[in-house]
Amino acid sequence: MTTTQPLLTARGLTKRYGRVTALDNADFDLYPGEILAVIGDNGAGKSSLIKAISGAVHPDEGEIRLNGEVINFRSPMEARDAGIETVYQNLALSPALSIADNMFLGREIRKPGFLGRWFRMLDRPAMEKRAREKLTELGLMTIQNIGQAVETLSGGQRQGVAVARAAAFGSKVVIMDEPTAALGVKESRRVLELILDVKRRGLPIVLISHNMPHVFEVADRIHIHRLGRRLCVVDPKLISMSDAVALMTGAKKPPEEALAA
Ligand SMILES: Nc1ncnc2c1ncn2[C@@H]1O[C@H](COP(=O)(O)OP(=O)(O)OP(=O)(O)O)[C@@H](O)[C@H]1O
Repeated sequence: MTTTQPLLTARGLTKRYGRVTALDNADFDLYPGEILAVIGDNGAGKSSLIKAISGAVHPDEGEIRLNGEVINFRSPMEARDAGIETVYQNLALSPALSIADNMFLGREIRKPGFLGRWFRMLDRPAMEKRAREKLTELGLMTIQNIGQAVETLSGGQRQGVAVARAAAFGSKVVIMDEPTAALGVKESRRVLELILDVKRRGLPIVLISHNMPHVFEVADRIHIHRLGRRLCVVDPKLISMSDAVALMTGAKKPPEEALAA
């Protein structure tokens, strides 16, 4: 995997909020087809890193490249246009709209010119069908009524809709910020299965999570973020969960033998 070129890279990302330095010269590499977990203590800068990559915040310094080309997203929509789909911790769903509308909402925003054409091509039943297929894949079709408003769903079900949307539309990279945090055991399992399924379809995934068993179950490599920057990248097959946590918190120094390229 590491013999190929990374698909998405960041070098020297810095982001300051007043006196807080959320990102401090952070690096990042995502390789084709991998699941890269990003772990770190609260406030380590994981969300800031992902927001910089997905166009939600503008880094003060640093460079991001997709397929070797420097990118400068001015908004999450531009990142989505480039094929980077993100499921944010605080979900970007519209509560009053239906499940199917939410699944396609991002597309409307994404390409206004193109959208008209798209909506003429894809009639409502087709959109509902696709939304239904995605949710069935996630095992979420026990509930709905695809026309049901999202505000009537449980937190876990809403998360499922957001994950299904990202998986359905991400064409280059899918980023998930704590996708299982609000979910019960069964729903978490479905989301993990979906993550593996997205990987099987060849898409790389960035998974931010505090859930170590989930991280160790699905990740190919683990990016450990500490104090605003990448401390190291480790191979989950070569390190224990407790050692990964010790690295995160600064209790241990990165061991040479567990480092992933
Ligand atoms: N919009 C903002 N305004 C001010 N400070 C911010 C903002 N966003 C993040 N920060 C600060 O930047 C630092 C990094 O935050 P960030 O959310 O990136 O960390 P995190 O690793 O994702 O944390 P957590 O695991 O708790 O979600 C924190 O000290 C946070 O308070």
